[in-house]
Amino acid sequence: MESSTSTMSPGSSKDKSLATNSAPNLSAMFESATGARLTASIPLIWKIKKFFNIGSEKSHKMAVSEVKEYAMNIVKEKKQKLEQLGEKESLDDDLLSSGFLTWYFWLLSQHPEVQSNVVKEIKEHSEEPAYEEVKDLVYIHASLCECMRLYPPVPLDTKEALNDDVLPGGMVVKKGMRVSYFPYAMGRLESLWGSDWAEFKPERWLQKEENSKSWRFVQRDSYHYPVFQAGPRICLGKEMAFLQMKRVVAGVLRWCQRLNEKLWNQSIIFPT
Ligand code: HEM
Repeated sequence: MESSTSTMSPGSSKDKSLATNSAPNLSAMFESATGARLTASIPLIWKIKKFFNIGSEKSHKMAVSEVKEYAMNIVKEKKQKLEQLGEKESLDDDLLSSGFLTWYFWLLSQHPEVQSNVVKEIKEHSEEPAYEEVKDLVYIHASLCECMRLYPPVPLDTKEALNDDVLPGGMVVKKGMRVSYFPYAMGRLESLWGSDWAEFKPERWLQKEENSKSWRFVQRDSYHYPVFQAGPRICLGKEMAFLQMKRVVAGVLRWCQRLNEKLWNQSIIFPT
């Protein structure tokens, strides 16, 4: 994403088309849009502030509408481009995968050894890998899973009980109660991932085949890794998401590699 030194405070009337070309204050607005509710411990307080549109709820509302407008401009622009090309495509779920890829490329920039394994795997496959070939990109698959463990695109999810119920662990849930699960915290639990839970290690998802010495992906229980939810309401687009993400990763890194070879004739350099 291109960055800019220009500023646009929430609610400013600066040229709205700017939003599609640059990301002024976006991270600050995003932080404000997501942070307030996650850290609010007493719902009654933010509900009152929301009702009167005051304090943190007022700035929260402005930040949400700025982020929404920024995202909608990108979606609108992309839809227009697709229409011009005569293509029809849904973009809604793509936003989850594309937002997450920012974390992925950042993590690659911090871990050159993972980056070179990813590039090596890309080079071993054709430029436009077909479906079967994309499935073969096991190291990239593992690195994506590892990145989503640390930075899940849906970090917190809440459900409301339609009726009285009892959870498998014995906890009683009354009708109307809200129950949350927290993939962000679960991905960082030592009891689930070991003492090296803080490390970005795609290898924890891989096993070396005895004979061929190639990598094999080891699936984790989705109740331990509920990044796509688990059970009957698991994400229906999971496979599609991996397919898209792997193709984007391969495309972007090939492009960077070519660019770097042309400019400096050396391996990929990411800005840090
Ligand atoms: C990295 C990308 C993605 C992640 C992390 C993700 C995660 C999730 C999660 C956590 C849920 C459960 C939401 C809830 O019940 O509250 C969900 C549901 C769903 N997702 Fe995804 N998703 C991703 C991409 C996609 C894509 C690309 C598609 C479509 C092609 C898709 C289609 C769906 C559908 C249809 C459901 C509803 C399933 C149901 O309720 O039975 N997702 N996803």
